[in-house]
Amino acid sequence: MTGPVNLREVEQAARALLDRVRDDYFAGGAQDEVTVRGNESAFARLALLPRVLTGAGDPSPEVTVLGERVSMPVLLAPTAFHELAHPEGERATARAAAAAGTILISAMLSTVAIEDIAAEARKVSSEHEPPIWFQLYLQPDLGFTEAIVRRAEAAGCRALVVTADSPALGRHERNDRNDFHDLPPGMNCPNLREQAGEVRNVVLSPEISWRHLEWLRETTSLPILVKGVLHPDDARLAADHGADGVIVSNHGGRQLDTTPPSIRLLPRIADAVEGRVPVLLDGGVRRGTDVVKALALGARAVAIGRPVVWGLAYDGEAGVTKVLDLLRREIVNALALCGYADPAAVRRDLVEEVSWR
Ligand SMILES: Cc1cc2nc3c(=O)[nH]c(=O)nc-3n(C[C@H](O)[C@H](O)[C@H](O)COP(=O)(O)O)c2cc1C
Ligand SMILES: CC(C)CC(=O)C(=O)O
Repeated sequence: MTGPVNLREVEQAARALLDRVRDDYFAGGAQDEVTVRGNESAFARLALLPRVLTGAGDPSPEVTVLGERVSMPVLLAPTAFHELAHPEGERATARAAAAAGTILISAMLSTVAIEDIAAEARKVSSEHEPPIWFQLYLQPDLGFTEAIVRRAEAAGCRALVVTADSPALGRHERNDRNDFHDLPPGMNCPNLREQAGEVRNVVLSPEISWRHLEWLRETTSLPILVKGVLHPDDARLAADHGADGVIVSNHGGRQLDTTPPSIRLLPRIADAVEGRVPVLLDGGVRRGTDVVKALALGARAVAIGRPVVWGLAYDGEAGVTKVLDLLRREIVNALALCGYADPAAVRRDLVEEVSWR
């Protein structure tokens, strides 16, 4: 194998290519970036206790998430502004996700319109519709929110992912230092284009509440996932309000700094929802063993954010394909070494918290 052999090497290669301003935007997080670092290092503090002589056979990493059969328990987390990473932007990401047979959670703040992203994904497979979910920041203007939802539905998106951890924008001091607050000329967010043609700015509002989720539940028949859940009570509330899934996430440490690593909160949230809805997780997943740990602690699947944009910056579609392929192989290898063939069968006793590092 030539080139990067793991996700951290893709990161290194990509970051060497990106200019300082864009690198800081992608890699950075809120304030002291305690949570950014914690997300990754928390996985290393969890130990694996493999079972031996299970005779499980060859692992197949396929899982079912909200009725969707995917090639592995890894989805592409929504990340904004892919044209900052590569001129093809989300078009390249969509093709790579479709070819890998997994779900792209397409960001509302994509630099390519959702209709064009969906069309690009369809180019990869004529037999089945590649699964795309649409990430939504609920806007205080419900008429505008509804128009975006209708566009996502018409484009063929199969679920909505409501990001709930953003009543305000996290404080990114790297962006302040670089005076980076707007997209460069020629880039915009076409999902926010109004009928009249003007592209609106996103509003991150502290007025958004569970009532808005109830409204969305009545407005669409698509499955709804709530992303950015950290408190077990909120996971319960999401299920009570008709959500079809929750994503345990601290937004990759980009919103409120010093929230715990998401993997540390996963067991409590899995216990709180008691299997009523599937639980997903993102934040700091960089290895197949990280994925297996999340499965053991109650996640149906995980999502990766920065590794996708780094793959894109490294080599466009091929770079994203590389990231997904490397991770898939690592998951197969980790499952085999743990004594499992089926990701859905992984049990909590596979993970042990130890104080050896
Ligand atoms: C550059 C960047 C942009 C992001 N944009 C969004 C977004 O528009 N909407 C959203 O819900 N989450 C967004 N996120 C958060 C990701 O969906 C995800 O929660 C996070 O990246 C997971 O952590 P990881 O990067 O360590 O994998 C973004 C993350 C990054 C790094
Ligand atoms: C502009 C932001 C709202 C996009 C985002 O979610 C992020 O950069 O983490």
